[in-house]
This record gives sequence, C-alpha cells and structure tokens, in this order.
Amino acid sequence: MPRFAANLSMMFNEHPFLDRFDAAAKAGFTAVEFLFPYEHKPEEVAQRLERNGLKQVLFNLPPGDWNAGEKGFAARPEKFDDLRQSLHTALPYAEATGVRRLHMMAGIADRHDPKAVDAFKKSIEWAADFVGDHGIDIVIEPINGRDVPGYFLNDFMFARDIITELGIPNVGLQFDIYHCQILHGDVTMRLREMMPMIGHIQIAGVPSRNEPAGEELNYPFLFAELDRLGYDNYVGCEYRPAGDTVAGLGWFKPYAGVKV
Ligand SMILES: O=C(O)C(=O)[C@H](O)CO
Ligand SMILES: [Mg+2]
Repeated sequence: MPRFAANLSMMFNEHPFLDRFDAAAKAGFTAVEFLFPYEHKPEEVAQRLERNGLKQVLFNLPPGDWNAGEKGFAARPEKFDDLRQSLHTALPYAEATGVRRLHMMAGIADRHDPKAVDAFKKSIEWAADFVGDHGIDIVIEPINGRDVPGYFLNDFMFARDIITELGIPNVGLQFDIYHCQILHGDVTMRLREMMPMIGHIQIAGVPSRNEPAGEELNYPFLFAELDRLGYDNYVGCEYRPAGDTVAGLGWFKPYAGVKV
C-alpha cells in the first residue's frame, strides 16, 4: 500500500507554514514534503517534524526569485555560482530535517540550446557530488509548460536520457504523475519503464491539480500499480485542495497512518 507525504506548500494552507506540520500529523500523515523551507530556521522545521513524529521526504533547492519567474538555475550557464550557493543554503536544512532527496529545478531555458543542456548536466554532476557524502540524492522533475511556460525540463524521455547518460548513482527522476499525464499521457507504461530510476513520485488530479480523485486519472489503479512495481518510497500529495484540506481527504482514508 503506498505511503503518502503531505505537501505542505499546497496542503493545509488554512494554517501558517510551521503549523501545517501539526495539521498534517493530526490528519494521519506520517511524512511531509514542501517546496521551500528557507523563510524559517532549520531547527524550527526540525522541531515541528520531531514533535509530530513526521518524516521529511523531499524539498527543493532555493530557486532564485520565484515571484519574478525564476524556477531554478541548473540549465542556466550564467547562473552556475547561484546553483552552487543554492546547495550550500539547502544543506543545513537537509541535515536538520534528515531529508534524503533534494529537487534541483532546471530553470527557464531552451531545451534545444546545447549550452543549456551542457549547463544542466554540469549542474547535476556538481550537485550530486556535493550532497553525495551526506547520503543525499538529487532528483530532477519534468514540468508541464502550461503550469511553467518555458521550463527547460519539459519532457520525461529527455530527463530519462540525461539520467541514463550521466549514470550517477545518487541522481534520480522525480516522477510527478500530474505533469506526466499533461505532457505525454500513457502514465502506467512510463511508470513501468522508468521505475528503476524513479527517486520520488508526486500526484494531483488532472486537469484541476486538486485532490487525486475522480478526474482524468484512475488513481486507485495507479496506486495498486506502484505496489505491483515495488515502489517503496513515499508519494507526495502535491495538490491544491479544492476546498478545506481535511474535508477533501476522503481519498486518503484507507492509507492514513501508513509508514515506510
Ligand atoms: O511543480 C511541481 O510539480 C514541483 O514539484 C516543483 O517542485 C515546484 O514547481
Ligand atoms: Mg511536482
């Protein structure tokens, strides 16, 4: 049975960020993920995890000026110093929370520009080497162009090929089922093919990005497929609740309280 991590950037927005940990645990989650913890001190985040018995399964490296449209640096050759700095900023949070996976965003760049591709590979190599001694993996995630126009990594097969080419043991694919369905469809076959390189999975309803229930995708089938494929990490609930977070957790009831 899959284990689910609440995404605290999207869920439990009824509460201030640090209080979302308490709300997630109360609702039956045993793990959390979020985009960015950087407005809070590492020890404040760690304390919320500890007092709720929660596991931190993922967060993102600092992406630059998010509100100005920056979505990471990895494929931007002129931003390599920022990329390196983002790793230095994230590390104390990783150490405090015990997270084992960091999402490195690629940024806005042209996937067909060889300089961007080279920069992306160089960033992956540098980041994986930097966190490798700490037992941490780097994951990269294809994102659909409707949500993030101009995003460099907008193709699952391209991501697969880069991961295969680099062959770095602590680099994996962040397989967000929501993005896969929008970009390509054929989700089950792509999960089957890419499972050996998948480091993290995320879900949301398509097309709404609300609860993973009742729209274009048959999530109960996909959850059973993850079991058949032997996926044994957490599944991140990266969705925007349609209304109150807890009122929308009907889909989650059979899975509440399950730990890895
Ligand atoms: O947008 C997503 O799907 C993500 O997982 C990123 O971390 C944030 O853009
Ligand atoms: Mg995602």
